[in-house]
Amino acid sequence: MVSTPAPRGARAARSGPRRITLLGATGSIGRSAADIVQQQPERFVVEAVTANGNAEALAETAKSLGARLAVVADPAAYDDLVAALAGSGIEAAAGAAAVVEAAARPADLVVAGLVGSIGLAPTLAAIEAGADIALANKECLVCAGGLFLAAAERAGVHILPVDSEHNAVFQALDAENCGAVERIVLTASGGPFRTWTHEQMRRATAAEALRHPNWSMGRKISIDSATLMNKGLEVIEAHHLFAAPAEQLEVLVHPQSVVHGMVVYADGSVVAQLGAADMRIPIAHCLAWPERVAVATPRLDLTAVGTLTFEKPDSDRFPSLALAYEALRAGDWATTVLNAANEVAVEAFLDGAIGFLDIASVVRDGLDRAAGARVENGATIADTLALDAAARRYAAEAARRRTVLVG
Ligand SMILES: NC(=O)C1=CN([C@@H]2O[C@H](COP(=O)(O)OP(=O)(O)OC[C@H]3O[C@@H](n4cnc5c(N)ncnc54)[C@H](OP(=O)(O)O)[C@@H]3O)[C@@H](O)[C@H]2O)C=CC1
Ligand SMILES: CC(=O)[C@@H](O)[C@H](O)COP(=O)(O)O
Ligand SMILES: [Mn+2]
Repeated sequence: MVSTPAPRGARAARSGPRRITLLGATGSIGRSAADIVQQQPERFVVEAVTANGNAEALAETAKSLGARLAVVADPAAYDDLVAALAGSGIEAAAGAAAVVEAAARPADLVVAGLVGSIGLAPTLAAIEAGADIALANKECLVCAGGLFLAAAERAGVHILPVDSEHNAVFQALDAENCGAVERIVLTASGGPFRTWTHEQMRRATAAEALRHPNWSMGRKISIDSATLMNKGLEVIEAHHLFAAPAEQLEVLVHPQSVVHGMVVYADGSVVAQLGAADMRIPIAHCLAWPERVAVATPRLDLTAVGTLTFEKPDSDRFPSLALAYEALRAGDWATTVLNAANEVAVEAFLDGAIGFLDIASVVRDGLDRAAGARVENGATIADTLALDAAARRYAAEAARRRTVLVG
């Protein structure tokens, strides 16, 4: 039976400001979260902010939010961070272990805004330290969904979905009638190549693939949107968040990105969440949940939008979505491999080493090779990360073979 990741009333009513940590504070999600926090200084206080190497931007964010601690994952950025924080009284640290320690500092809510399975260790540390998670970093669930949610249950914390489609479903899901849910529908914009031919996509450049029609996002998710792998990752994410089998999860292409997700009930009712294409809206929902907060975000003007359209995804031109359904049906090992291979393939495409259509081929090769090696579901996070590492090696080799073909 479908379920909600956080039943209403599960979090005590707010008493005093909520302590927040932002992982990936300099990224697209991190900046949107910082904007919401800044709009409600009496509601939120900031414990820690983290980034990779973007020391100056991180220091600015830390100062404007009044954070206690700022951490860069890249040790080479430490001196710049210390210099940029001079005189502020904000503590500085560097290194991957320091990011994990920052995530584990006492907080009510940690915004998981890292990109890729690299976010797994710090987000798990936050869970184990007892913080609720506002989860944008969907790769945590695609890489290790079962173990991740088991850790959350053990710690008694909530995973609040930031991803716009999942946040929409979270809002549309009636916790008392989960048994009457027939289907969950995630919408997809279709990405920048929705109307492109196969031949046009074969020659697509990174700059073209990064030009999302509706959302302003980081580079990795923008490429995932262009291949429709983003929607595939989101189907797996929804499977974990809402305990829904693949058969209950549907994707509809909706080029306007106004309806973000829908729940279809057994009586024929369809409950949808709509909003402007701005991540500050679902982030504000998660930060204030179970309350609602008044924030300055773009308002949806349906008369300006005029027409809402929906179409079936084209699995011939966009094979990545079908690959994700296949992995979901195959088991946890396969979604771990799918995610890792996709991360490698996207990076290779952004580096100009492989073509756009090669991304799905590299993921296909990674899944086939892992199946041939009879890999098993990870029983622990360490096993899962070992499988993630093996899949990265398979995918890197597959990408190198494609580079030779392309070059
Ligand atoms: N952007 C969006 O609108 C949406 C994003 N998501 C998901 O949210 C997550 C974040 O996406 P997005 O904000 O677009 O990504 P960005 O690339 O914009 O930001 C990534 C953040 O992570 C930091 N980072 C990168 N690598 C490391 C590392 N090795 N160690 C520590 N920190 C690191 C970056 O720091 P630095 O700046 O120093 O490089 C930056 O702060 C992804 O999983 C994405 O799929 C989901 C829905 C919508
Ligand atoms: C904003 C958000 O949640 C993204 O995941 C978005 O959905 C990407 O757009 P696509 O629908 O094109 O994948
Ligand atoms: Mn999304």
